Amino acid sequence: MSPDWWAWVASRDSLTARLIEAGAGRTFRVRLLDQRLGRPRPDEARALGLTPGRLAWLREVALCLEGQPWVVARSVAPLAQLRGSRLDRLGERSLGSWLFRQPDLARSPIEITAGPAPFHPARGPWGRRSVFRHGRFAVLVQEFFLDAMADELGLPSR
Ligand SMILES: C=C(O[C@@H]1C=C(C(=O)O)C=C[C@H]1O)C(=O)O
Repeated sequence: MSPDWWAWVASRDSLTARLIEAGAGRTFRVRLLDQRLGRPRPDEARALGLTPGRLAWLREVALCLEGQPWVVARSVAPLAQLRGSRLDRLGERSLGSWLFRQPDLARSPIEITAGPAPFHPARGPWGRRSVFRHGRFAVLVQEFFLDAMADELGLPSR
């Protein structure tokens, strides 16, 4: 991986904040693509230590600059710990802006893939995922960086 992409893929602070900064005045928007209760994929259940087949809170968004998706993200939260977190009221506000306000937030090591997003047709160089925990609440956040972001920021292809 190029050092330029490593700086994005390995970053452990808020991607929302980084995108806004890199956007340098471009309008940032979280476009909500899907939000519902559903069954996580087997690899998602495994990453969260969830019993396969259990329902979870699923959210898919595109993180857009000037209306163009730079990152697509899918988040999965087990239902058991969801009560009280009010995630269903997030709408088009960034999950990251809520998460990073939690004082006891812990983040797992970041796993990286060169494979495509399994939930979205847009193509890009890298994907990553990690689990955020605060108290008993857990959410798996999977983010795929898109070619449009590389083009706009003059990043190498990988
Ligand atoms: C975890 C973050 O939140 C981002 C915002 C998301 C959302 O609103 O659903 C999802 C994943 C992230 O790309 C972050 O900003 O780092």
